[in-house]
Amino acid sequence: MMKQYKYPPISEWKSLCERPLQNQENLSEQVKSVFDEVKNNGDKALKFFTEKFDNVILNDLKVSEIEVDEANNLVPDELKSAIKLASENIRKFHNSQEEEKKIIETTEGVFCWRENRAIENIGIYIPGGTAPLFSTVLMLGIPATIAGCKNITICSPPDKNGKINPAILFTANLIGIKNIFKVGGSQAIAALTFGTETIPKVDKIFGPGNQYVTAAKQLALNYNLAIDIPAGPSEVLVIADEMSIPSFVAADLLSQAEHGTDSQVILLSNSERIINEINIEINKQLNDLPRKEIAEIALQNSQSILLSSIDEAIEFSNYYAPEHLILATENAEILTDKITNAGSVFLGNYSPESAGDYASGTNHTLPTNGFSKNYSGVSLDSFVKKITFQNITKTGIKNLGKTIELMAEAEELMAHKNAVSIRLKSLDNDN
Ligand SMILES: NC(=O)c1ccc[n+]([C@@H]2O[C@H](COP(=O)([O-])OP(=O)(O)OC[C@H]3O[C@@H](n4cnc5c(N)ncnc54)[C@H](O)[C@@H]3O)[C@@H](O)[C@H]2O)c1
Ligand SMILES: N[C@H](CO)Cc1c[nH]c[nH+]1
Ligand SMILES: [Zn+2]
Repeated sequence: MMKQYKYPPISEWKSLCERPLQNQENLSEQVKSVFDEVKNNGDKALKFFTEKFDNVILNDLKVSEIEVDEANNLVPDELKSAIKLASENIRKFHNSQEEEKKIIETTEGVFCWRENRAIENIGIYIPGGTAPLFSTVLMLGIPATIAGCKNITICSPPDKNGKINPAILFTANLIGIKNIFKVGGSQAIAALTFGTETIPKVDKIFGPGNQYVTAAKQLALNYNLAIDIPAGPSEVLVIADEMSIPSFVAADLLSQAEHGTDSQVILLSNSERIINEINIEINKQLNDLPRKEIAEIALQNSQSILLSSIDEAIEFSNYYAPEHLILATENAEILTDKITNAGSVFLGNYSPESAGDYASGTNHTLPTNGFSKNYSGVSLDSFVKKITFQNITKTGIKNLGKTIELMAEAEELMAHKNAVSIRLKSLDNDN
């Protein structure tokens, strides 16, 4: 059951917002030793850790074309149609993020603009330990292909038969991603960081994952790699009022609790009646869940909090900075302006988080553990660099030259100043 709190003073909010993460020191040490092993022993280390952590003995790390073809026949047609529809919505929403080139004349004769260039080599980590998340292949593969990333490598843990879930392979094939490896956890991230005999080194790593994966991604930063975001264990915060539908709210909370024992769900409300009804509904629905044990442990790490008003609930939510925020309230639309920290927001009684997880079009790879205070969720921009360009005409350097000279001199950088003066003098000589 969720821990219950009533009107906690702000002084207690910090402890209420702590995530149920493992002792990070142990995690970092373990991940660092995996990195060292993979860096020094490549594929051999990958096979060792796959046997150690996944109890699987692998001969080939790379998924073969035969396995992809087999997967195509194993995925039911109805699921293929669902994946295709979801891919259309995700493609539509991410295509809408394409930026038009805008040339700005900042001073007469001074023209500035930006152009996108795809990140060439990217790695996509697809979680697979407790649930084969083929939806994440859509969320990362589609914007990567729209952006024009040349080399896309997928890593995902093998199941107990040494296979990758057929839906993951079908979805990757649908998007045109061929480079797929049966490696998971921190060892996969290490392989993408250093490269091995079979897995290519990449420039940026994307994808959610458990605490080992998330700690590994953050370690990869020390090796000049970029990562998308610290997308760790899933979390959802629901704000409910008298207009909420308890069975819907309970279903949404359980949808994220079932991700993992380290997931966290938070219920905020100004109505004790609603909180009680939602808790009753949680108990009812929990019994029917195949992943009941996982959800129960996640619920023990979670809390429902009675607050004095919806405004106070929004204040608490902004402080917690959830990965997902559901506004299950009357007139949710008028509350959006007050939301300052959240990965993705769902409005009203008919916007379940599952819609964003699978098929509405928004990206489900989102910042967790409070990182929605300073990170956005993955978008088309995550897969490009934005390069600025400028083209200054003779008129432009004449108009801006004196300004630059004065500033360079004031910073005592006389070579900077001279790089302008030399041009101005040549223009004077031309006249
Ligand atoms: N934030 C997001 O956008 C987002 C999206 C989807 C899923 N998620 C989260 O991703 C996570 C998926 O976790 P998962 O475990 O199912 O799959 P995973 O693929 O992230 O991790 C499984 C791998 O972890 C490694 N591992 C397992 N136990 C280990 C240990 N004791 N030491 C070292 N390595 C170990 C194994 O190699 C295994 O293959 C969940 O927590 C879910 O909430 C987050
Ligand atoms: N809710 C997850 C993000 O935390 C994404 C997901 C994928 N599949 C199901 N859910
Ligand atoms: Zn989910």
